[in-house]
Amino acid sequence: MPLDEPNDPVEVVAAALVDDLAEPTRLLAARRTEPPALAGGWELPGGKVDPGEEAVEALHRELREELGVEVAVGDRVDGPLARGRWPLGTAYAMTVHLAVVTEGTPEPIEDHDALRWLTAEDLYAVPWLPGDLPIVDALAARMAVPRRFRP
Ligand SMILES: Nc1nc2c([nH]c(=O)n2[C@H]2C[C@H](O)[C@@H](COP(=O)(O)OP(=O)(O)OP(=O)(O)O)O2)c(=O)[nH]1
Repeated sequence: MPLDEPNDPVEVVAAALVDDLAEPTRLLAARRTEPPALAGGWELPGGKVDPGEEAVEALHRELREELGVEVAVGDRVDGPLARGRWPLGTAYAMTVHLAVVTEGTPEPIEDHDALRWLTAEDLYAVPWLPGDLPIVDALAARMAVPRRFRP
């Protein structure tokens, strides 16, 4: 049994939107506007999975609503909970998938007031929500350093 499984958590799904699924060099971070306790914190776009909805289906819906984009969904970025989910405090469990935009340009339409494409070098330049930091660490390990910076 995976450790730290919250009791009957709220299921959340989010996208690690990147420029390239195989060799990501940029990650999209979004600044929350709500609720006041989380406003100003940066996160991966996504949201709660509705009852009866599959996580990937919810991800497409959330990205359409929040950013106005269609995406292709890639690998799940596995966390320590069952089914690769990540704990967010004690009440939420979040599934994270890599994804790339296939239609549209991300805009902060709903729930966010700023977006930033972060490179490996400035991945920690924004104040991520605390629960996202271990996820960002896992993503940092996947992000290719541009060739000019390789030894
Ligand atoms: N989407 C998202 N939520 C996150 C992240 N990190 C984190 O702690 N959270 C928290 C914030 C919220 O308490 C919860 C997700 O709820 P949400 O507010 O995004 O869900 P939603 O879009 O469906 O919104 P609503 O039903 O409350 O209107 O998870 C993250 O990276 N992405």
